[in-house]
Amino acid sequence: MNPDILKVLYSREDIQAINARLAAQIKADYAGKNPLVVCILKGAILFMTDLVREIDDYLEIDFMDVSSYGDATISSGEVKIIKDLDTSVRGRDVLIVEDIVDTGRTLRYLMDMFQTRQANSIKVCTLMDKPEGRVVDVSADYVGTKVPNEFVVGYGLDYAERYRNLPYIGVLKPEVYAK
Ligand SMILES: O=P(O)(O)OC[C@H]1O[C@H](OP(=O)(O)OP(=O)(O)O)[C@H](O)[C@@H]1O
Ligand code: HPA
Repeated sequence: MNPDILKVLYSREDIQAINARLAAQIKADYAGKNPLVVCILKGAILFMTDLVREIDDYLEIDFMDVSSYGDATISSGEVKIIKDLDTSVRGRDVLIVEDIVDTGRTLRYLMDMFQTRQANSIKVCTLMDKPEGRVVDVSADYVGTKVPNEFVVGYGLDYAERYRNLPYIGVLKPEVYAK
């Protein structure tokens, strides 16, 4: 295990089981709909690619890169668009795929934007939900698992761009970011 990890919360196998459950729900709910699956970079990249591989139906994927944490463990409060979608969401059934909903600011920002852009429907699938972190009232339609109010990394999630490649999700040792 990476020495900066305090404890593993979800193993590779745990994550696989969560993804299979979420994919089955999404497949049933979007049958015949060709949804636009929007991966929120960078954190959701591993999750989204594993999730869509579990769904053998028509869907399209696009990517949006937004950032509000930079190299910190606390949200700056400002959501910045680094890369916008290539696809128009107008009239589309949009499924936002996130790795984690913490303060809820990123999700609120995206949902408001897709609403303004006249999506037909907007739903959210998040691998993790951290309800104790919430400062904005927002919730996901599909939730993989709830996590405690600790800083988690791995499987796409970073601290200062590190740890995204870990195949598991773990709590980062506080001394790593308190230095
Ligand atoms: O609910 P919130 O408090 O807004 O936090 C959730 C967002 O924070 C992280 O992104 P980040 O801004 O760190 O960018 P990254 O995905 O590129 O690491 C994460 O991937 C979510 O998109
Ligand atoms: O706990 C977290 N870990 C990594 N990135 C995050 N972005 C919001 N919360 C987190």
